[in-house]
Amino acid sequence: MNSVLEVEGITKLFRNHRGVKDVSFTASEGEVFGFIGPNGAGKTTVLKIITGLIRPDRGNVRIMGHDIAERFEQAVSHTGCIIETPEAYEYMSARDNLKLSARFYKDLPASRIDEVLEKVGLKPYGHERVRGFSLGMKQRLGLASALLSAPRLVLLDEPTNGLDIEGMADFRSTVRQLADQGITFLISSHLIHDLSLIADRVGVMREGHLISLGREDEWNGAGLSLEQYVTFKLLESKEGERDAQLIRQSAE
Ligand SMILES: Nc1ncnc2c1ncn2[C@@H]1O[C@H](COP(=O)(O)OP(=O)(O)OP(=O)(O)O)[C@@H](O)[C@H]1O
Repeated sequence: MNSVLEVEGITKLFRNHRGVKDVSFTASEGEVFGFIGPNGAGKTTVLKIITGLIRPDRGNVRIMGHDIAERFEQAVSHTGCIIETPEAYEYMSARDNLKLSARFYKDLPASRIDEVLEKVGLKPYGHERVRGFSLGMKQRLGLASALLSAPRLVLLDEPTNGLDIEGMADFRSTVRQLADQGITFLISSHLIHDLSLIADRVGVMREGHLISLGREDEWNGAGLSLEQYVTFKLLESKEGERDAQLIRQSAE
């Protein structure tokens, strides 16, 4: 399968020496890649580096083969994202909000607004003001906006936070349909159960390191829930670190 995203050894250390360290992974066409880990593990920083919001100290990111440091415009032209909660003008309709966002893109056909509304299941509500929308509908409007440029890769940071069970299920099914059409998703989330219902592969982050990359059949095949699998990987990594420390101490 074709790699849409290639992340190679990215490192970004902030002044407090926190950040992300030597993170590498790839994501293929139509794959839903979940990112999980405790608070401060580095998930958002990785997403921000991929969108070019943060420049890494080291490492490369390629989107559809374009290196973001060398061919930024080409790389980001294939990317859509919701990194913070998407803001929409509440007094305007969904359609007018999208028209406003569409001004950022060159040569976008007018028909694209209808297409993205259709893709996220908001077409019947396009003329309604956002003020009356549920949180789930607002989140889907954010996704519609991220889809305007027909991206091959969509990055979502905590997309189902605050949604009720129905809103989460609707959002997941929208993402799944889009992934089946070939769009690659990178989703950072705290909500392990929600992620387990959608991700094909999960990367576990801890203290800036990507400590594990697992495929859905790895935890399902072992009879584990994703929560058990992630807990196991986090414990394994902590124990490994403790063992390494003991070896270092005994060598001193
Ligand atoms: N602009 C910044 N300046 C200094 N430190 C930062 C900055 N951004 C992130 N960090 C630090 O880098 C680490 C990783 O943060 P990041 O936000 O990527 O984690 P996260 O896994 O997304 O956490 P959360 O799940 O809480 O959103 C944290 O320790 C954080 O304090």
